[in-house]
Amino acid sequence: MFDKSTWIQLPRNVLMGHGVVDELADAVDELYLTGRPFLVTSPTPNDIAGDAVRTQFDDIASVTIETASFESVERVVDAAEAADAGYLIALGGGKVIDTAKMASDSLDCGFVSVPTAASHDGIVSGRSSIPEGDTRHSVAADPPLAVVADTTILAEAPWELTTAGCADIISNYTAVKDWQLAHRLKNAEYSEYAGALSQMTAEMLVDNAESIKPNLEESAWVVVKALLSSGVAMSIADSSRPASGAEHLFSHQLDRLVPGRALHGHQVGVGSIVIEYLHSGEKGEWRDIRNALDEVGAPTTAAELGIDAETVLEALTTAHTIRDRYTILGDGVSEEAAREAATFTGVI
Ligand SMILES: NC(=O)c1ccc[n+]([C@@H]2O[C@H](COP(=O)([O-])OP(=O)(O)OC[C@H]3O[C@@H](n4cnc5c(N)ncnc54)[C@H](O)[C@@H]3O)[C@@H](O)[C@H]2O)c1
Ligand SMILES: O=P(O)(O)OC[C@@H](O)CO
Ligand SMILES: [Zn+2]
Repeated sequence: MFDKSTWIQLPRNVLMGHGVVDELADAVDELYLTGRPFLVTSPTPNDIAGDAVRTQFDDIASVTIETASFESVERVVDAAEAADAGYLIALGGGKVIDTAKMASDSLDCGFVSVPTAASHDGIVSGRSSIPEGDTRHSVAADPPLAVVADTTILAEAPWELTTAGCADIISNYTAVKDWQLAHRLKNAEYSEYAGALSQMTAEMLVDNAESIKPNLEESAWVVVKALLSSGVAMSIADSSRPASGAEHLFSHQLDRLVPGRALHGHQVGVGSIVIEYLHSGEKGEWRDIRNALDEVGAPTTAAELGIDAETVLEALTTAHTIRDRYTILGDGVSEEAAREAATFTGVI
């Protein structure tokens, strides 16, 4: 008997391009939402586009947060309840979007994602990462009802944020390899569609790498399309598996060991070089990953991340413990193996 079923949650409206932040209210109108809009943002995104959002709504309330934490989620929930909010608008980087995503789950209301940086593929995903205890990885959450990604804003953001987004996408190569490995060895559920979409997204970004340059709106367009596509792959899989393998475990461990040292995308990119070496050895595609990162201007070494060699080795040798997700790290790599991989690839 056929008894499979799936529920894929995706945004209803995705607007991207030049000046689309000014169409935010139109995109919201299309969603037939009721109640008061409530803006969740952080100081810099608020300075950049807070007024552009506020002028479009008569009765908007807002809160500014500084970090992604359960305290921030609670603050948003309390403020939104006090303001009798009907829905949330998240304006900012990954931390703001993740906080609003988690808060909208608690409030049982929808939210709209307005990224100010093309720095991560959570802008559209049904995942939220809020650090809790030793946990750094994402958990399931409803995706945004709409995404409004203004390439004018994204192109003016610091270039490193865009290179972080590129690296988050390039890391899909090893994420998909890990997922396939877990499928073969541990019978982990694998989606051909989500795996193929994630891999193709990384390939298309790498094929366009030479056109990804600072201060070019076209570059923001290329990167944000890839981020959307990667987020959709996660929604199809109902898991972050298509975009998160051992390179993400490595990054989550770095977030515990040296919090705030480097951007998420940059960490997973460097992790991806080492993880590809562990997958396929000397002759594997780790040079292609390193070259792709290099071409878009993302870090390829621990030094460029501002992280010392010993911390990298600690993260590599302990990353397997942080989540029940089988990867090439298996039950853990030895320090010698980690050192060999990180040294051979020039990461340390
Ligand atoms: N939920 C998911 O599926 C998912 C996917 C990938 C990453 N993430 C999470 O997202 C976070 C990383 O996001 P991030 O790299 O955007 O970090 P972030 O949100 O901390 O933003 C980095 C900095 O950039 C600033 N910024 C944002 N837009 C700007 C602009 N236009 N101009 C100037 N400064 C600007 C922010 O204020 C912040 O200080 C991590 O916590 C990661 O775990 C989640
Ligand atoms: O589930 P995690 O490992 O947090 O991954 C989510 C996202 O960072 C994928 O790019
Ligand atoms: Zn990521």
